[in-house]
Amino acid sequence: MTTKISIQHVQKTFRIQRNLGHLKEDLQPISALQDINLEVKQGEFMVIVGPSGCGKSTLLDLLAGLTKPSSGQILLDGKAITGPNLDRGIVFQQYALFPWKTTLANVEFGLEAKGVPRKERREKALSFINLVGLSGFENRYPHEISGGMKQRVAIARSLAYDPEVLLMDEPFAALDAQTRETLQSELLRIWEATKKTIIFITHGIEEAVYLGQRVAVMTSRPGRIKKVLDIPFQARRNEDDLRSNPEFVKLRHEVWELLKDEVSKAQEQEKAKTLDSFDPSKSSIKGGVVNG
Ligand SMILES: Nc1ncnc2c1ncn2[C@@H]1O[C@H](COP(=O)(O)OP(=O)(O)OP(=O)(O)O)[C@@H](O)[C@H]1O
Repeated sequence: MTTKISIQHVQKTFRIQRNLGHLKEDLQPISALQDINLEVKQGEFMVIVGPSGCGKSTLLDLLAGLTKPSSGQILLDGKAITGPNLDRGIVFQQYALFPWKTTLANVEFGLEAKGVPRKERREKALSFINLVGLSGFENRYPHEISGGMKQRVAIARSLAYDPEVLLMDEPFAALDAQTRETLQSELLRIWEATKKTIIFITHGIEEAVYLGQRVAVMTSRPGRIKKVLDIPFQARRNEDDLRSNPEFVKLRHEVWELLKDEVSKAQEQEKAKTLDSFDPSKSSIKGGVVNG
């Protein structure tokens, strides 16, 4: 299978500055990502899992082209990613819908930006609304639909302009457990129907094993890829109760074994950060972040 995305020796360091009136002092830079290497195949469902603060969103921002690596590069179809583009659709944890637009208008938005003629735009939008199971809700505004439905709209909107890759940053984290499970299986159905390459970020182990064909486990900060596991379930959706399948339980345990030390380290880092914020010599750090 062809490589769709190639992440090569990617590092990301954030330079931090402290404001001292008219002077700025450089503080210890934060190394968020260190030597990330990962190949994602065309049509693959790749999940990246890691503890809080390990750099998952930083990596997704780089894939989206919203920021640039401090060193290394990311290739999409062999070409370096240099900025955001409609070849990548993004679904964030927060719904990011236009509150003043209906479901239909939200989904049509990307198509408008792409210059798709009105009639075709409507037909496409309606077919994606149907694909995500929202037929009948075309004229509802975001405040009139549930959180799960909003995420369905966000997915339809991202898919409508036919991106090469769908980037998903903890898209179901804000949903209740039942809605999350429903949307996970819906997402697998949508993935099978559209054959998109998906990179899905989460800190949920079960979610990772349920969704991913492969799961890349990250270390605590600075984030590195600790191991990439194959998840060998062919037809996940046909399995009645995949989560109780002994093989599933074994894989979930394997991911947990890889993650547990990283989670403890991440918690220690969090504690140190909190203590720092009470240290008067460090507490006047304000904004002033410079990307490195
Ligand atoms: N713009 C920035 N300036 C300085 N530090 C940053 C910046 N963005 C992220 N960081 C730091 O880089 C590290 C990685 O952050 P990131 O948000 O990518 O982690 P994450 O794995 O997505 O975390 P979470 O699961 O909690 O969302 C963190 O220590 C964070 O504080």
